[in-house]
Amino acid sequence: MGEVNSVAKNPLKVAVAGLGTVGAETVKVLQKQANLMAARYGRTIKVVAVSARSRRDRGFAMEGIDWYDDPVQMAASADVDVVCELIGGSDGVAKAVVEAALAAGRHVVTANKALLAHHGVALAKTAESKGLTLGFEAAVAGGIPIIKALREGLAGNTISRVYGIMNGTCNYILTTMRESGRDFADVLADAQRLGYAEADPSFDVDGVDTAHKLSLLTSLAFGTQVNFDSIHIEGIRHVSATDIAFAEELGYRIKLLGIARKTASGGIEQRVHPCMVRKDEPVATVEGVFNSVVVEGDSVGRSVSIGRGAGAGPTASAVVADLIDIVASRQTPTFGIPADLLEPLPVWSMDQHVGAYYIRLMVEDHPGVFADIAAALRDSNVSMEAVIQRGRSPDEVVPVVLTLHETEEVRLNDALARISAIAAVVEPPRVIRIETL
Ligand SMILES: NC(=O)c1ccc[n+]([C@@H]2O[C@H](COP(=O)([O-])OP(=O)(O)OC[C@H]3O[C@@H](n4cnc5c(N)ncnc54)[C@H](O)[C@@H]3O)[C@@H](O)[C@H]2O)c1
Ligand SMILES: N[C@@H](CCO)C(=O)O
Ligand code: NA
Repeated sequence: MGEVNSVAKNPLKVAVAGLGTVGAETVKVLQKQANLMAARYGRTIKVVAVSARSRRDRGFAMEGIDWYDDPVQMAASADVDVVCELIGGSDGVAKAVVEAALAAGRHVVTANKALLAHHGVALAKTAESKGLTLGFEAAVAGGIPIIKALREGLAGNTISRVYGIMNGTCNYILTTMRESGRDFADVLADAQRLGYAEADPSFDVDGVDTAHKLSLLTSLAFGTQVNFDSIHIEGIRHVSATDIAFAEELGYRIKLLGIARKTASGGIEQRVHPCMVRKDEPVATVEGVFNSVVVEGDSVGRSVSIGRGAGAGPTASAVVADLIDIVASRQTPTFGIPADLLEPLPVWSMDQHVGAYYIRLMVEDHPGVFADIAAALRDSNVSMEAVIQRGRSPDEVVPVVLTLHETEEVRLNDALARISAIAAVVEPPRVIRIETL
């Protein structure tokens, strides 16, 4: 222990901005693991400054830790090596904290995917120009070390596709709705209570959080500049218990996936939307708050990672991993290659997407309606794979489910416009893409 005590005199000094779910747990993990760090890396990692909105007991010892009311002032002036930004938000105080820390020559570790999705390349350029680390393992898929995997472990591959379940809140909601039949709003409240949801949970359920994360994985996988604005985004608000039950019957699970893929023409398709995936696919079996990221590379083939994607422990685990890279003097460019060398992303529009589809219609059940639907598909040159119709009583509104063979999305949209115009179709069609993985 003598050696541990001597290295403890020269700790890596850390400031933590934000002491919510992630920030408070990060301090606790660092305090708990101090001896382990010293033994493994020859130095401890010590939190010496913190800042949050309110000054209250958060379950860790404040001895030796300075309190700052203003996190930006802390980032600029505290005597630290690293600033952890665990506040959140794509602009405002979080961005000011990161900029102040880099300007003052401190490494930065952040869990903030929103900030990096919008300003990641500029911040990476600043950090790299000063020889500083900008670590963000906690920002994508929580405790799964997917940033390190793409940046280092899989770096020898040409990657063709990266996809996965990247929002714990949505996966928790979809799983719980299927297993218990409970309401969307009720299950979302659970996810908020468990510390999974974003400050604004619409970011989770509307697919924005998944898109923030996907934009970062795309950059790492394909060597392109982060391009959040070109992502096609749909969330899970419209996924109903009826659709979940039909998916089950058809042999699928519904998952909110983020998918980035290099197309044959050299574009990069980036999309986030609910998908029906066959029940025997690895991602279909990933339930609750767990995330899964699948990377397809030319040498490695398919590599599947699974782990908890949100919550205090898993996220703090990832923040600490970035701090360990700093204490161990392991430094790689933020997005795998120097930020100055990242290519602009060749954008690919969703109209060009080709895939299979599930369509659920609510129709008045009287003679001739189905013939009208079939005619609409024929006129749009779209080919039907299967149909399920329920209910028998005349003029009752019943669900009709169609699955379509692979077709271009423009043709699907044409067919949907024709179907919506049929008087007996009483609700807008619900569409879920069937994803072949
Ligand atoms: N909760 C998760 O599971 C999770 C997982 C991965 C990433 N993240 C990301 O981690 C970050 C933090 O998330 P969280 O869940 O811990 O949030 P949180 O709301 O629990 O905590 C935010 C903290 O920031 C502090 N804060 C807010 N504004 C401040 C200001 N102006 N000055 C000083 N402090 C301020 C708050 O007091 C609070 O302590 C976000 O970027 C989030 O996207 C969260
Ligand atoms: N709100 C996010 C936190 C993890 O980034 C989620 O539910 O996955
Ligand atoms: Na991660």
